[in-house]
Amino acid sequence: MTTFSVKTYNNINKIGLRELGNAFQIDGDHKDNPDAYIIRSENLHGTDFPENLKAIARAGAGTNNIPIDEATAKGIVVFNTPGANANAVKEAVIASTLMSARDYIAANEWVNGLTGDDVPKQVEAGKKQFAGSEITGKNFGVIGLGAIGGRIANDAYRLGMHVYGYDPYVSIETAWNISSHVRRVNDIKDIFRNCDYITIHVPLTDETKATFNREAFDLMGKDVTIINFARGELVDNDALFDAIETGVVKRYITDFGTEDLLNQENITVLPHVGGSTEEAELNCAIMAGQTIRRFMKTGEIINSVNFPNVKQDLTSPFRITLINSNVPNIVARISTRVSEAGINISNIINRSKGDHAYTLLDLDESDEAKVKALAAEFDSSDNIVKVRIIKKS
Ligand SMILES: NC(=O)c1ccc[n+]([C@@H]2O[C@H](COP(=O)([O-])OP(=O)(O)OC[C@H]3O[C@@H](n4cnc5c(N)ncnc54)[C@H](O)[C@@H]3O)[C@@H](O)[C@H]2O)c1
Ligand SMILES: O=C(O)[C@H](O)COP(=O)(O)O
Repeated sequence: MTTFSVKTYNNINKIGLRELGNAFQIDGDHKDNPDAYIIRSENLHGTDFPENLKAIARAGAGTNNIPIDEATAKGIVVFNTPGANANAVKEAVIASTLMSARDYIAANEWVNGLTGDDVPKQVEAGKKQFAGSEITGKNFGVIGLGAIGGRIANDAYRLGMHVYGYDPYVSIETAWNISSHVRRVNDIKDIFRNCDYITIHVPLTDETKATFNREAFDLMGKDVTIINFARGELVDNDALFDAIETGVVKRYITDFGTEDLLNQENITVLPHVGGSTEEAELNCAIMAGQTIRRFMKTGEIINSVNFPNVKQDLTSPFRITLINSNVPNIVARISTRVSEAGINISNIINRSKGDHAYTLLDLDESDEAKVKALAAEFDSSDNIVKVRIIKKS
């Protein structure tokens, strides 16, 4: 049986990893030069990719910890696990919304500091400082209506809030699941101007970095709660501190701690635990395991962030997979080479994404030596980045 090697980083759920099956060795002898990585938040920027690496599965949503362009140029397919931890983050955000309304953390700290036989009396005398507000009827803004934001928007509406959503790139599939009661706005400024609570669920990109900047805070009213379980860099912290000082922001709740945010009265920092539930960690590991297994055994790509989805049943004795530059006429050149090798193509599929493309080339040929010679020829050709041979099992 072919054995593939996988190196894991961070705490990947072991039960989920069973999805890889028997043909995979996990963190074994080849872990320094594996076929695939399964990772969570490990920062791969500034690290070298091992020669043999073909795939990286991010057991989670955000892939900003992976140098995607570098991986693409080297023909390494990067996957994530869309939606696998979305419910966990949704619950964390709903809890944060309620905690901001009632400030239970400060209330609990205050009660714990009381002493003496008359604690009940002190409680009744002092509780007025912790009178909160209710979320029902308040305006709630969701920036990013994907797997997480869409779920939150629906549940905030069910909790009686007036929900505004902003996402210029929302997929049709996701949009179908969003309640018609969520008011979609085309200008993010409408979220800043109207909402008492604003939560953000977008990937960190050059476009989204510092979404919460001075201009954004200047548009807000008073006592706004900002919830950030997406990435720390989406908020300009200096602008945030000024917005807290002037009463624009009542509370900032974030999953991403930096030293300047710690131990501040109006800021609650959590240790990046939005997706850290038993259920979400299992879901992510299962999906990552299934994705890597499928890619290594069949060459099919599902849920990649840098290559297109490509599915095709393997019915021929051999398949060659090619990662190639997206240049004109390449499919014709590939087909010509195959026919020059005297091999018949039983199926070919080529899909592109940006500067690169992926080809599955199924061959009506049982002679392994002939297939290997053809693959070697592709390997030394211009515009072909990575070549693999897959034998039908
Ligand atoms: N705290 C945690 O543990 C945790 C867990 C999961 C995800 N995350 C973070 O949350 C992010 C979102 O996760 P998701 O699962 O919802 O991803 P997703 O891909 O399902 O949704 C992201 C949404 O953001 C939208 N978007 C992109 N650019 C935008 C922009 N400029 N303005 C508005 N919307 C924009 C997209 O159209 C998409 O609908 C991840 O990228 C990750 O950084 C954090
Ligand atoms: O993008 C994600 O999925 C989250 O930030 C979760 O990160 P983690 O896997 O390190 O908990």
